[in-house]
Amino acid sequence: MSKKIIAPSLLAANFANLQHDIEMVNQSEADWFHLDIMDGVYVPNISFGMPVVKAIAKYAKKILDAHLMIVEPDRYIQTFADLGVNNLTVHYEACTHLHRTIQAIKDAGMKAGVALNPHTNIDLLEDTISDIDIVCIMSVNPGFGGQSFIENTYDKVKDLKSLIKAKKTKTLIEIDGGVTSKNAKKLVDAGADILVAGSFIFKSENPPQTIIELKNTIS
Ligand SMILES: O=C(CO)[C@@H](O)[C@H](O)COP(=O)(O)O
Ligand SMILES: [Co+2]
Repeated sequence: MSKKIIAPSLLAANFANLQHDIEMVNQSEADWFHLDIMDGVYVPNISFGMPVVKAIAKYAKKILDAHLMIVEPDRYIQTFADLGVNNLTVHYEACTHLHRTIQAIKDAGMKAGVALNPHTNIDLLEDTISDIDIVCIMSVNPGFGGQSFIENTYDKVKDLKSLIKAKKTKTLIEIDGGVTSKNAKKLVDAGADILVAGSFIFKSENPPQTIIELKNTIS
């Protein structure tokens, strides 16, 4: 079985001492940094933008996995590449010309990710899955950390895994929202490769230990 990836979401970190939490992730067993960019239009919340991503990139020593919850993401693809982002995920629902957007992300030297809202069916990716590096299945409605996991996600992961197998692609499956040590194993068993976790890690008493707990649950 290939190595599973844990991606702590800095949305749940202490913004008044971000460097401390970045160093915690650097030193931990976690694999990636997950950065949630929200514009207050695509989702009803504003998180952080370019100056903060730049500051994070300066200290982070692991893969930067940026999740854009913004309208017209094409406008900022080159900017995120210049900031050192490795994986750039856009929302299916926010892209008028998804295929073009995916190509633009790859042309800028990043891995291309596509996120699906809970209401968006996996079948809609049938014509683009071969071009996508990462599909991010939202297991909550995007916009906020700390929400409850939507149980229907397991079936979506299985559907996506079947599509990936049928199309013989190497696309990775990422799950984002409400991930804990209670649902992690079931998600990996269903086919998930990457687990994003915000509140479960950063609101715990001992975040590095919680990361180890998550890793042990899925290995
Ligand atoms: O993209 C999002 C929310 O829109 C996520 O990345 C959250 O930040 C995950 O937080 P938790 O649900 O794990 O608290
Ligand atoms: Co996210």
